[in-house]
Amino acid sequence: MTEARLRQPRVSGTVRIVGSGLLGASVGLGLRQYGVDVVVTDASRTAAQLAVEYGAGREPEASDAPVLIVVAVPPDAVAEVVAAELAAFPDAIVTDVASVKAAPLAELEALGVDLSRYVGSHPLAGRERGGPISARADLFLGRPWVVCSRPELARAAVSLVEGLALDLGAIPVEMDAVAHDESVALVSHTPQLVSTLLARRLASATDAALGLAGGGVRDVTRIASSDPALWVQILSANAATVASILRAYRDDLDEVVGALERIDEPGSRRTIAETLAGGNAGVARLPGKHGQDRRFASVVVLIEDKPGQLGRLFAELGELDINIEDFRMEHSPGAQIGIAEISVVPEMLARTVEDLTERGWRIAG
Ligand SMILES: NC(=O)C1=CN([C@@H]2O[C@H](COP(=O)(O)OP(=O)(O)OC[C@H]3O[C@@H](n4cnc5c(N)ncnc54)[C@H](O)[C@@H]3O)[C@@H](O)[C@H]2O)C=CC1
Ligand SMILES: O=C(O)C(=O)Cc1ccc(O)cc1
Repeated sequence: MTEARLRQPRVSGTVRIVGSGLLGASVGLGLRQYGVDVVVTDASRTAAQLAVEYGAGREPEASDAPVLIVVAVPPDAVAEVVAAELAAFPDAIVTDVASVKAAPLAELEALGVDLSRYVGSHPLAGRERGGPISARADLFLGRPWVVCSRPELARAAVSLVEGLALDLGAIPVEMDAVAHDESVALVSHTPQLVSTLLARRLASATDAALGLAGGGVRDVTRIASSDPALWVQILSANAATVASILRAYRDDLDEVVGALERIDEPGSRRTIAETLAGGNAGVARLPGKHGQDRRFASVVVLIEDKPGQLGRLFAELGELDINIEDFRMEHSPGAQIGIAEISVVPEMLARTVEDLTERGWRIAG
């Protein structure tokens, strides 16, 4: 896949972004790479100005007629902003990127708004730090982007939002709002709280103990740096589902604590062993790096789902004298992008990323 081929965006016309923080400015930066006309706005003048100055888009003009509006404000504000945008731009499709989908939809329904031009969505891509300063054009590369279909929605409206996801290198996944919220409760919202709860134990640790911290504790506490103001909104909007997963987690925890407290009683060691094996089974089911051979480093390359692309990638790696130690290919139904995960020896990782990027391949972060 060459850069030139990537220069044809699926979304054409003006895209208006409301909320130019991390997500909004990242969408803007990604679309600007294709030359799409992007307008950025924000309730904070500074955030909007920064987004413009970082190249995420331009300031709005009275004559703007956007085809697509991306609402990237905190979850509590989504329904109100979507309703206002639908009313202000009667020809535009409006999407939002909030981390919860059922609550904003229910709020919009309660407002009595005509929702035939509203398609909720959620890119599973983010960072611990918000704001336009943290935005990145490549934030969405290779990541799933849930697009919430509803039976009454026109196919063209859903396709436009899927086109946005594809333009930004993401993989659209259609799901309804309830299935989305249940899924992210398990893979995003509960992990956030578990990471947070563990990191809280570190707050009162001695410097000597913290000085011994290695990769393990860093892996499980990375997302504990997330913004509390945003996360309290996300967790409130998905509270019941997250609570039910945490109850099951608490049951497991009680069992392990009981076994540790009575470690010399018969069965205690078995309980701990079975808990650890259950964890092995769970993590092995995660797609991506977890199931891979840890002797190798992996590079995720996005390839157009067209004949010959994979052959060209392999040939170019050969020309670059880079040996493929292992290989895995992932497809998402309906997406026109394939994800090739190539394993190389760790010493070759930096050169592989650099050389492939130089030749125009897109590498997911
Ligand atoms: N941070 C993350 O990793 C991810 C966040 N999301 C979702 O994206 C949305 C935005 O999150 P971030 O970009 O991280 O937050 P952010 O704090 O970086 O940006 C939000 C922006 O919205 C603006 N804003 C607030 N109320 C507004 C209103 N009524 N009208 C116009 N602008 C308004 C704020 O001034 C701010 O600049 C949230 O709904 C969040 O759930 C989705 C995926 C990942
Ligand atoms: O950094 C990570 O691993 C994340 O999972 C970031 C993230 C945060 C919130 C979302 O709604 C989606 C993704």
